[in-house]
Amino acid sequence: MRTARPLLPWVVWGVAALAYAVAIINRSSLSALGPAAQEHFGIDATALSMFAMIQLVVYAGLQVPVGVLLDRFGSTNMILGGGVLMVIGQTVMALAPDVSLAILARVLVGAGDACTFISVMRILPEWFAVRQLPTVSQLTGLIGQAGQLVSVAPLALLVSVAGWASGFLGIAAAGLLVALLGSLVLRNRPGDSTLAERIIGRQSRTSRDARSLATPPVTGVVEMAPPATEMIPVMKEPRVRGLGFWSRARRLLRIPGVRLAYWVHFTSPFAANVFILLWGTPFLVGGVGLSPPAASGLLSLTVVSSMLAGLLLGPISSRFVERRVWINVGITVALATVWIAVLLWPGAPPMWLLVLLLVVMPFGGPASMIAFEVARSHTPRSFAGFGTGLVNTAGFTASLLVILLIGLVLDLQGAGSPEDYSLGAFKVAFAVQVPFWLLGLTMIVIEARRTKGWMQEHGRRLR
Ligand SMILES: N[C@@H](Cc1c[nH]cn1)C(=O)NCC(=O)O
Repeated sequence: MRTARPLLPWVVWGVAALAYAVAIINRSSLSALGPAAQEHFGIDATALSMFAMIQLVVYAGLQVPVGVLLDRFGSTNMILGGGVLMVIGQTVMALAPDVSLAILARVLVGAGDACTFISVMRILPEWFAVRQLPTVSQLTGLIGQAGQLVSVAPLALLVSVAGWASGFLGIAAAGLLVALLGSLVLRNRPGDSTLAERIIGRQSRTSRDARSLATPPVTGVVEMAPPATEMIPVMKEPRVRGLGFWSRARRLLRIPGVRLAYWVHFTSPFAANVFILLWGTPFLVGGVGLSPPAASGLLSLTVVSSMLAGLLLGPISSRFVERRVWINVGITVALATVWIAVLLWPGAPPMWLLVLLLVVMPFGGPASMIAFEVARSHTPRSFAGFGTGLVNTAGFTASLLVILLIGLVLDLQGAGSPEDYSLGAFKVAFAVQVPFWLLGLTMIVIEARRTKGWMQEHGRRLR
């Protein structure tokens, strides 16, 4: 008799989410170590900010290629491959004698990181029911945010106590451990083998009996044991043959729902990314005039707020599937409105307005997860990795452009270095976000209308 294992989907998800948290730890491992990195490699602030930029460019640039590989090799291989790249990257970072090798290390970490998130998103629909997916996706994002907490204070402490090499070798060791765990637990879908099982050439009973939570439970029915699986020819999902990269991209982009997902991901998360990744502390300290501890206290609000948003938005977007895009739009309009109030406030914004900004702005990250739900509803299954990668490029491209433009506008005003920072210059610089919100919101309205028409024409209903 076959036994359903209702826990297995949660175990697979737990390990996949842990792999994503490790990717975030790797991604943000330099964020609290700026001064230590400058001292270790003897570099200035511009060279230090290059580390963050290179890693982001590699991450964003690899999303589509990784998506294509994901459709071909599956989530397990991509998550484990990404994990191994990050382990190598952090080992190189630990032992690098000079800055050029450290840059190579950041490229490897960015590449490994790029493989992780979309592969985790791709594995979820194989194990969970459609109704559960928004909540499980948001919980995944939330666990990733928790990874960010680990990489800030504890890593800085480890490096200050044990030294640079031990700190980074420690991250590499943690990554290796999670990769080993992943090779024992991760399966692309129910019935698939783990990497460890593929290596030894034997499938365990747990893998054979695995069920997705989307499969209705079998009650009161005794099932016959399945015939030996080695005797059954493996049925593969038909692949779309003869389609090269550009034809696939064209086919995908012809679907208005995929374009809608792209713009949803483009519009909501960049404000928080820009603030947390680079410009938040300079604005609060050099522009508003807060002390560094007050600024870091305010910045830590963003993590709490983002986690709270993840908890709220999962069930809400699952309950209101037809309205999920408008939930995202509402959040973007709210955070853009608070930002515009800060920019238009005469002089320094009051503390209550800054707190409001740092509570509302991080909702954009979890709100952008709605884009992956929209993409899943509209992307053909054999393009799922490609579609997820393409959509994930959007928010990161917007974030990169806004980071660069803010720096450029500060420079143009002669306020490009800490001694020249001023509130007025920052207000002008942060105003570059406004055209990005306007573009994104306009495209969402246009593509939402086209998607509605397309669905009526094709007789489709949202899932
Ligand atoms: N929008 C983020 C995820 C997120 C969830 N909660 C806050 N942020 C996203 O798209 N992430 C991709 C990644 O690789 O982290």
